[in-house]
Amino acid sequence: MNILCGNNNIVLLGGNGLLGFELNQTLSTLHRVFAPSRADLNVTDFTALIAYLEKIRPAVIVNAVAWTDVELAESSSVLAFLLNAELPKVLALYSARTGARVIHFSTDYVFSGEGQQGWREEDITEPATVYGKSKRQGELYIASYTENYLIFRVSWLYGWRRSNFLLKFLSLAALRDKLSMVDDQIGAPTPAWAIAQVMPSIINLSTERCLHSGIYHLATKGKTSWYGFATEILNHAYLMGFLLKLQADNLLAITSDCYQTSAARPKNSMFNLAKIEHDFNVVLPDWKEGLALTFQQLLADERYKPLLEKFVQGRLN
Ligand SMILES: NC(=O)C1=CN([C@@H]2O[C@H](COP(=O)(O)OP(=O)(O)OC[C@H]3O[C@@H](n4cnc5c(N)ncnc54)[C@H](OP(=O)(O)O)[C@@H]3O)[C@@H](O)[C@H]2O)C=CC1
Ligand SMILES: Cc1cn([C@H]2C[C@H](O)[C@@H](COP(=O)(O)OP(=O)(O)O[C@H]3O[C@@H](C)C(=O)[C@@H](O)[C@H]3O)O2)c(=O)[nH]c1=O
Repeated sequence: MNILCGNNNIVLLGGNGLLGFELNQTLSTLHRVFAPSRADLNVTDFTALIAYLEKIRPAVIVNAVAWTDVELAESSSVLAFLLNAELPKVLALYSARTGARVIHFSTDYVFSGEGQQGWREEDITEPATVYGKSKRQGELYIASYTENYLIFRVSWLYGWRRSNFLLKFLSLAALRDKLSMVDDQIGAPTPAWAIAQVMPSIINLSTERCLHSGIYHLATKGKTSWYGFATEILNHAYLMGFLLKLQADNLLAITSDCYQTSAARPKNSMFNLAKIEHDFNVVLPDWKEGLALTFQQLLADERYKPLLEKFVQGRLN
């Protein structure tokens, strides 16, 4: 179905990333998706990027490129800002010139993490890390340079590809018989596939309802800590027969000050989801259900068979 006024072309940047890969699957069902790999197009070569966009003339640019290594960003701020702020700026300027819509992703790490309430879109941002600051700058550039954008702040993404908490934790649990996990940072772990699943209808609806621009919070329902998330991952892993050194009793809940990091993560990463529910009628599952479905995918999806075999044979390192 072509809902983009005759031009069905979408350029997806970062199509091999954790989220981008899933977006490529769902968007390709409705649109003609051009997803250049890094080898095809280094997006920090802005001249090459613009030339690529001029060639495809997309109705929509979906930007899933980012610098996502929160720790390393502290010592690589130039690169983090290049990808997370300057790239969105270039895309926004292109959008203003051509009318292409920019769909961009941001993060819970733009907030200070204070308080107990779910963050609303209009709440004051106060990022504490280079990653969070660079992502906020990207949001600001987009909002100031184009009138045709949607920014989705998502949180605690995970999946069976790339570097993310689910795979990181399982690899550690396979190797170590004792682990400490912070229990005072609260958020909503969100499978990348769940974000990708709702994007086609959001893009369609935003066009139909002329919802041209805005920031939206998008995550699973409910809340937990990293410790709570890890505990639930362990439950599923045991049920599926993963060979792990870590026994549940030896997963220890700790406070953030006992876990030294270069970048201080927010304590409260909860989103208020009322705006996206109202404007797009979008509700993601509860985080526990999202995790259960993700484990089911591991069993059901042929592509993950080698990974599943590694888990049950304890070859995770
Ligand atoms: N991961 C998370 O927990 C969260 C992520 N987000 C946001 O969601 C979005 C997607 O993140 P996520 O999927 O985790 O990101 P990933 O780190 O998994 O993927 C980033 C993508 O960017 C590509 N990329 C990086 N540099 C370049 C370059 N110079 N030229 C071309 N491509 C490049 C990578 O290419 P290659 O495949 O070649 O490496 C990769 O495909 C980001 O905006 C992020 O800030 C928000 C909250 C949580
Ligand atoms: C691996 C590990 C982490 N932790 C803590 C450190 C940190 O506070 C928390 C999460 O750790 P990670 O480094 O995996 O997560 P982190 O990279 O900070 O995850 C973030 O990524 C960026 C891209 C986002 O936008 C965020 O929404 C969020 O998903 O868990 C432990 O306490 N014990 C452990 O063994």
